[in-house]
Amino acid sequence: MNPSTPERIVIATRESRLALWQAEHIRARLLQLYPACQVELLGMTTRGDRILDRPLAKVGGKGLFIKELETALLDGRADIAVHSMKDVPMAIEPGFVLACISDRDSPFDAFVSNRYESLADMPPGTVVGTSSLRRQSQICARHPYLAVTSLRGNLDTRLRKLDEGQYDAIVLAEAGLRRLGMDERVRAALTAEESLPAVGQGALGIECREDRPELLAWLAPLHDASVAARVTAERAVSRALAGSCELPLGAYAELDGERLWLRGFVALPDGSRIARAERSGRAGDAEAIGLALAEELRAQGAEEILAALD
Ligand SMILES: NCc1[nH]cc(CCC(=O)O)c1CC(=O)O
Repeated sequence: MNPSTPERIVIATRESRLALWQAEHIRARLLQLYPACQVELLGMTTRGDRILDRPLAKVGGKGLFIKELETALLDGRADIAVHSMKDVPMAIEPGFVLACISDRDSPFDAFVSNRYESLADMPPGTVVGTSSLRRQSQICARHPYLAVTSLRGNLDTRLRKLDEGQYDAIVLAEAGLRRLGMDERVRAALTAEESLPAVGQGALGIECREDRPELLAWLAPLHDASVAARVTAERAVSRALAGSCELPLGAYAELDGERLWLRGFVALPDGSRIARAERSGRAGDAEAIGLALAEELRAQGAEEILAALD
């Protein structure tokens, strides 16, 4: 037996079509690296998948989607969990690590409608559905005459609700639509100016137990240092400001060679107040740039906004 290549890796995954796509994607990449390895998926339902009738912010936020997966890693039923980085809490549970931050598809939000070409095209009073306070706050700020309402459920559910006419348009992550081959649904990708993306949106992360050094070594080739620098800066903003609960907060980093440019905002859900800031620096200082940006947001009034949200 050659200990330097894996024989079997089990991936714990949620069972939504998007989660399964992401797990299959990592499975394919692992098979490319280790053709002799048996890579299996273990599908699981999480609390976040079961609670569909309330906004996520009200039921405990991001951790809801990963606790059951971590339990499977603890039990040894699975070796790794594949996550959308957007859904990974800012503090990883003790005993676990993000073994790598992998590919990033589109980080942007997408405008989807059967009736209108863009948000600007929508008449006053028409209804936009979105699942996040971040999207809601930005849409309300730019288009105060639209009716922005909550929209939960996996991608297929959200699109069905749109098609049934419960909403005139919806805004959701472009990456999810692209992964499921529904690019043609995207009427317009919203620019970072129109809708600053969520921390980590579009990027994949792989979690495992920290006491699995051989597994960490096997996963290392899937790490993408550029994506990781961007996501590290974005996550630092959220960690410095937010703690655990879901906030109307966005942070988005771009890389130009070694230069990292980070933008962020915190808002009230109705968009009536928004603190914005930007920072740039060396990619190697990603974490520090994120923390500095969070400080600047505080100086711009983020503190009062956060206090109002409590
Ligand atoms: N919150 C759910 C979720 N988690 C990851 C994605 C999309 C894919 C990604 O961001 O990687 C979505 C759907 C959405 O926000 O519309």
